[in-house]
Amino acid sequence: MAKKKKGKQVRASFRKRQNTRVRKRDFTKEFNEDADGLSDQRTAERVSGKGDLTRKRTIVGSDAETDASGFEVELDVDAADSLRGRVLRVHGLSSFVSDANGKVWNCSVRGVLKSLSTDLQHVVVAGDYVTIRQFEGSETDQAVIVRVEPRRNQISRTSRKRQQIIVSNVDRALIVASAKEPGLKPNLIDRFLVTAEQAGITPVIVINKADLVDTADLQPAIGVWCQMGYRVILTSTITGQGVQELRRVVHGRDCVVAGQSGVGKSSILNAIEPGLELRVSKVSSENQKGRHTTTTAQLIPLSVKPDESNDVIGQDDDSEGDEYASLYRKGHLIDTPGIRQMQLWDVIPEEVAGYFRDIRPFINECRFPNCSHTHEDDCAIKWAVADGKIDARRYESYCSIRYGDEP
Ligand SMILES: Nc1nc2c(ncn2[C@@H]2O[C@H](COP(=O)(O)OP(=O)(O)OP(=O)(O)O)[C@@H](O)[C@H]2O)c(=O)[nH]1
Ligand SMILES: [Zn+2]
Repeated sequence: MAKKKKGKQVRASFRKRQNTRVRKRDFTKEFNEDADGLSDQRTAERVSGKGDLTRKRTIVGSDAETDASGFEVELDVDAADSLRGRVLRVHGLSSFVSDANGKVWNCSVRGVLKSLSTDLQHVVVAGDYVTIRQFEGSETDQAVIVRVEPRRNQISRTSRKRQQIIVSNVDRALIVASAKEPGLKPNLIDRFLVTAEQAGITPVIVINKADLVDTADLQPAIGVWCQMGYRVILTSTITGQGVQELRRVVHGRDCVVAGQSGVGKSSILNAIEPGLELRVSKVSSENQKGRHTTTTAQLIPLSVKPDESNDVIGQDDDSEGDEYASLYRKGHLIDTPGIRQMQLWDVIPEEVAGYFRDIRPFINECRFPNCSHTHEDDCAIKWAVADGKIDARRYESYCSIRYGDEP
């Protein structure tokens, strides 16, 4: 941490990502009309017009060396007053928010934000990027969330007719299966793929226990997924196969891990980073207590950097989330029982076909706009299956998900 002289006035450049994005919705107006001076402070910050990459502002703080998080100035929190952070977990009325330096703040939610919550049960959820402000004269880790940034994506479910968001801003879903013991269930993987597609989260298929089979036997199923652009990684926590690639996939990103019992999720977490599984199971057991149990998710920071010299795969072409990853470089693992099973995620039957990458291109050619692609004549999907353009096994998965069969 850089040396700090208190109370000096400095001119500071602010990078674009620290600018306050203005939301073009009614609640911006409501927010600005907030009477306690917060809005004044926010407007006063916007001195050099919209869209500038940097802007200057006089603040009370101290010059500091640019650190990994990219901050050029260390702010005196009581003076400059607000910080950007990431919600690690929400428990009752408290949200635990990590700032860019890794300090965790115990935050309440500003009243005006709560009043915005119309159809959501929680205004703030784990994974949210927020702006926080320290409470005057309170304990040093107490703060208030004054702003929640728009969410890139979210995992939600419907509970008592209200949408309940479990976690937001997730980069990847690791869909873990095993080649044997239990044997590969491609239809279950398809189901997980649909939920990930629905949530707008990039899925990565991990087939573990590769040491137990001749992997040539898995190629037909794997080939179909690869053709659709899904990444498939064969792993073994015994031989270490694929582990380095997996580290690369999770590094700097926020990942959920899903998969049925016994496929080796815990073993994989430990292979990625020794001790990680322990931290996850501690959180899970804490989640068993108290009444907020089923929906609480927690972001668990990853700490190990992959050893790139041993890496066998090419550059990762997927740059989404990098703006955020630069602030929280090592990424997080996100765990909750609801995510592990992925059964609670919302998918509407009529939308299922749209989440099948291989089926989607044919949908508009069906005779009936509301075609279910099952019993109808003149169904383009059924023709495509007959012509071998859609894999028959994938179509089976579609039918079972469409009709809500148990996996
Ligand atoms: N042969 C082989 N066995 C493995 C591998 N990975 C895990 N196992 C074994 O598979 C069993 C289940 O592993 P876990 O890591 O507990 O599986 P899990 O998915 O976390 O299971 P749940 O906690 O029930 O969800 C254990 O006996 C592991 O030793 C692997 O790559 N190869
Ligand atoms: Zn059809």
